[in-house]
Amino acid sequence: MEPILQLKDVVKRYGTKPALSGVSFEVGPGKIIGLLGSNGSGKTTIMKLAAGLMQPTSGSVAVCGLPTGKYSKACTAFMPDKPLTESWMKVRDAIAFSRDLYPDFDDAKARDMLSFMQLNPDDKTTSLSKGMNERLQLTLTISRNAKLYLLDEPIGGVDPVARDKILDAIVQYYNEESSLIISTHLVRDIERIFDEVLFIKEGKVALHEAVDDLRMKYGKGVDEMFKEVYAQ
Ligand SMILES: Nc1ncnc2c1ncn2[C@@H]1O[C@H](COP(=O)(O)OP(=O)(O)OP(=O)(O)O)[C@@H](O)[C@H]1O
Repeated sequence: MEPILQLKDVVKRYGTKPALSGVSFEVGPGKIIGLLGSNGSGKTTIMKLAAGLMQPTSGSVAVCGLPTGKYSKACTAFMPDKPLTESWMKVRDAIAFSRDLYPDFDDAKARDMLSFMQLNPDDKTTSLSKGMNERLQLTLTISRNAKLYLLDEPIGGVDPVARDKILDAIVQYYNEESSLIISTHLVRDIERIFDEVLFIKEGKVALHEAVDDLRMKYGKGVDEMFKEVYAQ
């Protein structure tokens, strides 16, 4: 089966500063991947490369078999770690903007998600709290019927009680034949939805395993394994 996302020997430098060195991995369809690592390890850089927002210094990045570019952007839904909405927008304007921009935007899904996320279409986006803004960005991203979903630190501002419900919504609403990559520091809170984990350490892949294999091979859960790898 063709991978949804494939990185081959990817090197990325910002000027002379190396961010990724020799990163290779594949993500198959129908998988939820936890992209984990300490500060500055290279997670956002991987997200931006996969989203086609920048190109690698060397190596290749492909989505659905094609190099990242116009086609891949059309089938990739990216939620960055900073809001994408403009200051004049109400929630309904942000929805309309995404609908106009993306042919795969699913209005019915957006309506369901808005109500699930307890977002009022008449609220100004500038009046939303950090957590409510994350709910809006998630709604905009997951309402697309994309092949690849990229969520960079999606629920850091959401209160712990709501986190579980929002995770359930992500799993319920994303397109199941596609792949979903979530970068996060909230390993313990989110690990239950991961099929696979990818640990990035100092710009390299330190571990890429199915969560079930992790338990079988090492007898450890994701959080425990994470602490072990990053303590070294
Ligand atoms: N625009 C940039 N210019 C120069 N260096 C950058 C730039 N963006 C990232 N870097 C550097 O690249 C490395 C990887 O950064 P990246 O943002 O990908 O890490 P991260 O794992 O997402 O970190 P965090 O968990 O803190 O968000 C870091 O050393 C960072 O300082």
